[in-house]
Amino acid sequence: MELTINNITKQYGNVTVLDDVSYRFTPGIYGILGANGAGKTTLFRIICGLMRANCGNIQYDHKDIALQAEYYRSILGFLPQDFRYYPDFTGLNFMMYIASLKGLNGKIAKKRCLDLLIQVGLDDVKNKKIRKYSGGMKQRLGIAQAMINNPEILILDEPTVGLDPKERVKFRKLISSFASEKIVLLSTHIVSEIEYIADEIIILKKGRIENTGTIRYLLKDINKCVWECLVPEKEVNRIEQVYTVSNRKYGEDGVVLRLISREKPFANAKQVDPVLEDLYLFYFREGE
Ligand SMILES: Nc1ncnc2c1ncn2[C@@H]1O[C@H](COP(=O)(O)OP(=O)(O)OP(=O)(O)O)[C@@H](O)[C@H]1O
Repeated sequence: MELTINNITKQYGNVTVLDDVSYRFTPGIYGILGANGAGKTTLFRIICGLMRANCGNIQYDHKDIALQAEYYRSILGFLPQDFRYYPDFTGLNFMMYIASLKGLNGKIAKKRCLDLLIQVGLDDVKNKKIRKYSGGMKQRLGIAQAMINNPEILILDEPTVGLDPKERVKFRKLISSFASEKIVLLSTHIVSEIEYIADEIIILKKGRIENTGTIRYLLKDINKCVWECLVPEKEVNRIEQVYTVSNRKYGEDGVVLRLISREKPFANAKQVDPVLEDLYLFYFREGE
């Protein structure tokens, strides 16, 4: 199974938001990392066939998705960023409604809905109206509905927004157990989310793929470039003008800064192992 994005370019008016993006997805979990406005949602909408690109095409198993629209929809699950719920539906009724839209009916649909509601931890509130759900509960319902047809391709746009740490752990377990032999694409701003879950990361910057690979591979880029050093508090602002600083820790003797620099920044700087958050800052420096 493979999903290929071939030379996708998308413009809104005369602004290019995706610029000749190509990628080949095979089964696995892919994390799309990008700053606000990098083009993640636009890319997802095009992959889902909800929006047309100006140039390029998407192929599922070597055939344009536009030429197999009905079949493609049947193997696709999508959680959009601005997912709309019907507040007067109960969680279970909503799931049954989505199931029927996907062509699932009767006992099979009910069993699938109930199983998924258990998996996302909404079993005990399944008969409550959605208007009474918390943000995290609504988000979990959104994740459940995206999985209703046991999709081959699951696309989740910012799935962990509104989830508390415990819910995030559950989410990761759910996706990991679901993902074997499937293509899962997810976007998030929460770098640690991707660090735990994704097999491969795609860094999208200003509509172009800046880099891709496993975390280990990507971190090689900033190996020996992350430092910790103790500096006087009054120097912090000046240093932050010059270096990308990923953390400040205030102490009695001054401030320990974690910063990214190809050269050793100060005589007392100690090299530390890079983590994905350092890499994110390296790619998306403030203001970029
Ligand atoms: N319908 C639209 N018309 C015009 N510009 C748009 C439209 N939708 C998105 N944009 C612009 O396109 C760019 C990419 O937006 P997109 O939502 O794809 O990015 P994103 O990476 O998903 O951002 P975020 O993480 O903030 O959701 C942004 O600059 C956005 O303002």
